[in-house]
Amino acid sequence: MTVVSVGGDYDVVIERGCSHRVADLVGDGVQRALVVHPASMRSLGEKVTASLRDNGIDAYAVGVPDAEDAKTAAIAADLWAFLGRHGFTRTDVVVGVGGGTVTDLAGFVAATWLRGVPVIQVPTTLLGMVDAAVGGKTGINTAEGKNLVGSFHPPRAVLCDLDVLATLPRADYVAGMAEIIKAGFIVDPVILDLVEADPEGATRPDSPHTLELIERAIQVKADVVSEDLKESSLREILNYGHTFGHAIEQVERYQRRHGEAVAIGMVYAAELACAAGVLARDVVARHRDVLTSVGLPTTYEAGRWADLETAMRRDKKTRGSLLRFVVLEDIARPVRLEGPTPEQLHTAYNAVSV
Ligand SMILES: NC(=O)c1ccc[n+]([C@@H]2O[C@H](COP(=O)([O-])OP(=O)(O)OC[C@H]3O[C@@H](n4cnc5c(N)ncnc54)[C@H](O)[C@@H]3O)[C@@H](O)[C@H]2O)c1
Ligand SMILES: O=C(O)C(=O)C[C@@H](O)[C@H](O)[C@H](O)COP(=O)(O)O
Ligand SMILES: [Zn+2]
Repeated sequence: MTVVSVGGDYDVVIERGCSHRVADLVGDGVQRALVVHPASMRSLGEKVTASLRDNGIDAYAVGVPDAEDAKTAAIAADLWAFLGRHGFTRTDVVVGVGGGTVTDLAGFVAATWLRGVPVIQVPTTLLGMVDAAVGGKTGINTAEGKNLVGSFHPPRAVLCDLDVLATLPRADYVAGMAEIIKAGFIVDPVILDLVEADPEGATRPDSPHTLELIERAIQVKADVVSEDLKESSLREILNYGHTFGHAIEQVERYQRRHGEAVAIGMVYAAELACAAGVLARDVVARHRDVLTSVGLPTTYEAGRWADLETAMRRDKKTRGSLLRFVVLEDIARPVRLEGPTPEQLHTAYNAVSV
């Protein structure tokens, strides 16, 4: 078992089979628990619910729609109604069992119910384990864009049960690698070395490097969020590749996996940094090489600039009319690029578009 402490506030437990430990972690005085899960994780959701009941807690499993369809105001409202009907109080708990979409939703519902009740996250995708479930960023989408409504609400605990990755479709596993590779580019280059040493292994949950990749990415996230929970500055580096990536997701009406969009977004950010004279060409090439080596996309359709730019202006890093990007000066040296010129933005778009 590995435990990563997030600033001493809560632990991320990484261990095969640890999802059965939710009941040990809910804390004293909890009478009710809402276990939120997607259809793909119904069996685990029900198992977690049963173990809570065995411990004398009135636990309820509630299924939500798959993927981004879960992250809507309507689904959050259904869950608030459920909590209200079942008399959930501030000493009760929400448990998210699923991928990043479910942990974002469950975290948001916990953050807003009675202005905040505890949440325990049981991420079941690679992306959920290394990124979404850790750090307390919660939220839902609106018609206008990605994660536009949300709150910072750290979990009480995060349980990464590596056994559950066995059923995750390969494309979803690979999508999670985008956030691991992101952690490599912004902070921890050993991650890039590990992926480059065995790219095929990096696409499988049973490779010799799986545990180390997961631990390193979680450590990067834990270190950053424990220094800057509310994204006043440092935390923005975790948004590397997300300005363009989130715009792709919105333009594609959330039919494209988050990790795939972020992979393209990182190449866009690297090309932008290169166009602005900040980043060397060989580091841009390393982005394409490492992402391609695990099967992630690095290009996007030409002719979509107007829609993408409109979506990028709604990015949370934007200030007034000033677009702001996280870019690299070098590997593990993230900086902000504020107000890139239209020429730089277009040069980068031309470089990623096909
Ligand atoms: N809050 C944050 O800090 C943060 C960080 C990164 C990403 N996110 C969010 O996370 C979301 C993406 O998360 P994701 O990539 O996990 O996608 P997801 O939640 O849509 O899960 C991907 C797919 O895998 C299925 N699934 C989940 N676990 C499974 C398992 N063990 N076996 C079989 N199928 C399984 C799901 O039902 C879904 O179809 C995005 O909405 C993104 O915005 C949030
Ligand atoms: O934790 C963070 O901070 C991140 O930016 C991590 C991202 O991987 C994640 O996708 C996050 O949800 C994006 O946040 P947003 O503020 O751009 O909506
Ligand atoms: Zn992300």
